[in-house]
Amino acid sequence: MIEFPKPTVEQFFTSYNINNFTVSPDEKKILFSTNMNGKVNIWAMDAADTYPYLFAQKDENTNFIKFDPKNRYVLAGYDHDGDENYQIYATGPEGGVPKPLITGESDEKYFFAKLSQDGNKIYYMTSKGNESFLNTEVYDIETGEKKTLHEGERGPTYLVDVSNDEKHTAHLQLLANTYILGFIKTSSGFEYITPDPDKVHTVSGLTFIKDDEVWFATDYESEYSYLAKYNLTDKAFSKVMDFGYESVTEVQFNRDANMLYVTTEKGVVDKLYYYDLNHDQSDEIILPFASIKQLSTVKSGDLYVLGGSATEPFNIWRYSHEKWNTLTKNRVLGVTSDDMVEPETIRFKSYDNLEIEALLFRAKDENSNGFTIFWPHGGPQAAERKSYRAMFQMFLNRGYNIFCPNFRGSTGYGSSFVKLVEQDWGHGPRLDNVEAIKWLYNNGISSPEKLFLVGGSYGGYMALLLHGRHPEYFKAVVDIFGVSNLFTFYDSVPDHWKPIMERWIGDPQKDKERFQKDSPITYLDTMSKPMLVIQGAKDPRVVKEESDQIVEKLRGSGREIDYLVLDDEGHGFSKKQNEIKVYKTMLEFLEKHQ
Ligand SMILES: CC(=O)N[C@@H](C)C(=O)N[C@@H](C)C(=O)N[C@@H](C)C(=O)O
Repeated sequence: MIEFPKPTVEQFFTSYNINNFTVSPDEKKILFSTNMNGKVNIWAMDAADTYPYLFAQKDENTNFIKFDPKNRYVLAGYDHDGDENYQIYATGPEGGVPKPLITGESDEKYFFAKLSQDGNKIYYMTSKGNESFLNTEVYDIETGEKKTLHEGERGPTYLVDVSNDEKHTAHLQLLANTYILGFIKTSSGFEYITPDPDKVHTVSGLTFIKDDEVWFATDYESEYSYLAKYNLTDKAFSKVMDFGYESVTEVQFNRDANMLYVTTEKGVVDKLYYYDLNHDQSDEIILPFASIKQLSTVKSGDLYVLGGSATEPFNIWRYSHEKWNTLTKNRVLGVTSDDMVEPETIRFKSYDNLEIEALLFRAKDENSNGFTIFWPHGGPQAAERKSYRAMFQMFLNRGYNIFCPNFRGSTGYGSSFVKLVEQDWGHGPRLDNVEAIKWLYNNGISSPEKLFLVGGSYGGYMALLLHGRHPEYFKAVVDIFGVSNLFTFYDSVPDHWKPIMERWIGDPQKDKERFQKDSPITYLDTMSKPMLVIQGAKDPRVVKEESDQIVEKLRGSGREIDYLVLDDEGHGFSKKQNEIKVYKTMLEFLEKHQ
């Protein structure tokens, strides 16, 4: 019998990101954005033969793709090297080189919102003239004319839907990640859709079901987001349905089928439901994957979903006649999900008895090297979930266990839990991470000589803070674009985050002492372990200055710090060569410090 070698670590570099997709109005073509040829571009698959081909080339990240309902053009939003200044470009129906359509100065943002039913009007938000709160404009494709529809105020404001008769528009106004109001603009003014806009709550998934009625998800006076509606004629808000301990994250309406699709999150997994408006009836649609990145409904009633799980990269799936089929085959070279590691979900009690959920990936016995990577996730109002990370499966293949606690502030555990990180970035969440480390030690999974600390963004901040305050727990540390100084971070975030900052982290003057106490840079003297810092030069969220200052200061005091800067990346690594460079550098660093 021929014996084949075990998968190598390089094989784990061969899956690709599928970021988003769109389906043509006749459902004959699917376009998706992927780094399949090394850089992010739009690829197409024709339903008839499903062979993927390059559709639009710009070698840049996209934040959306959209077909004109009459198939005259395709729109996409591109940034430049990860700077997140997305602007709107168009290509013809057969693709090509995208042409600027709604664009401006390189530091301006143009976020796509919606197309009119006939595809003649493009609704979008722009930072031009209103950097912090954004303005909503509409572009007429026939005349090329632009008109301002709404000037955002108090917080960044996003148009999310337009009624069928185009008389009303629905908007979200972000005052914090946990305080998002929904309102409808009418000819006579605007109306909030929840009873008391002064109460802190969120609205999402806002969609017009009728010209005078919107349905949406909200956690108004509740721990978990539920499905609700607001009627403009009756001025009535009401709950339609709740999903127990699951929070509604997205609501999609299929006008042709008069059907709603609702996604919910519960801890580390997503769920999907339909709600039949004709019969007032709802049920779960069982998913063949654990997490949903994007959901689209089409005229035929079929569903298209970008779904993945811990052991399967994100793929586009179609749900038709109660059956799921995967349309793309994004997989790791020669590796099946059986060769990968499915995480265990564990729970432990934190220092104040709060229950924390965590994912534990145990390297297979035949691969295990006895070391564990401790991974605090980014966000922080996000969570580590059962979705594919090539980096995790690569480390597992090399023998590392990985432990990911969903510390206080994570999403998926109710509204109070997610608020616990607000104005407390460095105390409660840090102590949850400390308890998580103790859990690893107490359960014989790791020890200070066998534990590495790796985190990105807020996770990088937590890695730096834990390094400074608890260096005795770790062998070495990797910080990927982590916040090192709350004062400079506060000043350097994108303009449209500024209205959110006070509720999120606090005020640098009023909370000066806490900012000092919770800034990793305060603990330089105790950052004694070997450290690798990785940063994208164009990162607009955690700017390069955050990494530069900690590296400079530590090097200045004689510490040896490895520093990898990627000149053409932002808050993430989208280009294949860069991703491989990052993974290899991390692997070599951890191996050197075992
Ligand atoms: C709605 C929104 O964009 N809010 C931002 C303030 C936000 O929460 N951004 C996070 C997703 C984010 O990018 N956080 C960084 C620090 C990270 O940890 O990734």
